Amino acid sequence: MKEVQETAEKIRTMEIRGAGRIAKAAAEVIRDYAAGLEAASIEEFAAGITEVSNYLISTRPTAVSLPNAVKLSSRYSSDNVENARKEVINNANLFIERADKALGRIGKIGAGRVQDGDVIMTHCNSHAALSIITTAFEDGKNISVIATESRPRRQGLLTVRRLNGFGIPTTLIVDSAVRYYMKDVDKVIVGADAIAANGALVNKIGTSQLALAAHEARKSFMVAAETFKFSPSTILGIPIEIEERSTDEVVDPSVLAELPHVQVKNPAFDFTPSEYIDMIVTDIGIIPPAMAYIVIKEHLGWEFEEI
Ligand SMILES: O=P(O)(O)OC[C@H]1O[C@H](OP(=O)(O)O)[C@H](O)[C@@H]1O
Repeated sequence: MKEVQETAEKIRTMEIRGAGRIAKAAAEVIRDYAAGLEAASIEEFAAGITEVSNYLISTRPTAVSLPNAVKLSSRYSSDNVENARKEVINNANLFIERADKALGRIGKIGAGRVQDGDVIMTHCNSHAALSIITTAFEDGKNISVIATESRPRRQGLLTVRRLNGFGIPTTLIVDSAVRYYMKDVDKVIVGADAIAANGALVNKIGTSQLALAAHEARKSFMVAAETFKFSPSTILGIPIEIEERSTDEVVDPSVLAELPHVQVKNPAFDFTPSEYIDMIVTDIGIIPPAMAYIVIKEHLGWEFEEI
């Protein structure tokens, strides 16, 4: 349980972050927990797995990759403890392998849509979006990137560091400069924390302003998302919860203490409606947002089994 608590804490504090990374970390820790779980009966085994699953899921509410990873990893059908244990270990390993492969496939497929000479704008720090950008560059395309700072956690700095490592010409801008620079952009590529059944995107706060500015300037808006970022529960009418993080991330508490009439809000994500999205690059190919329902049904359809 100690390892589970440590991983959960790292996810909560964002030491482990990025929707895909969170999912992989959860799968790894469930696998290790199942491997060492002492259970005299299948009921005890089930209770342990359920407790750990719920605990991990509670760390961050928005990235659907987390509950999807937990669900895919912790499945078993046997009523024998040793066999159930093997099933969980195997399912978690399969998920991890699939997640790694997905990033490579998204990179390859998405890079096909990047043209030589493209200026690409990206937001926050998405491993999936970066996979497309770096693959296109390694394919020999002469591209450059405009990366937003992504307040308040400034994950844009991680992005520019990574792009710099590849030698990709990159410009760092503050979030409020997005519309000012959109005229210079050919396409926007962002990641996803969740995609709803109606094709709406949930991603880092500010993503919808990139989409709006891209729409206004008639620039293409591309989302890079593994199939495990699609949200099955949205089919059942359960909305995606937007994480509200500590106000300390926005303003120093000592400053706020002197301002009794001021409140601070810190939503970590926003919604981008599907009409602003040109395509979603997934590990099973490029799809229009209207196909989100099919992806959920064919790749993650357990909610239907449970009804
Ligand atoms: O899975 P990958 O593509 O890496 O990232 C997907 C998204 O996860 C991040 O969330 P946070 O920084 O963990 O809050 C960003 O919103 C990013 O676009």
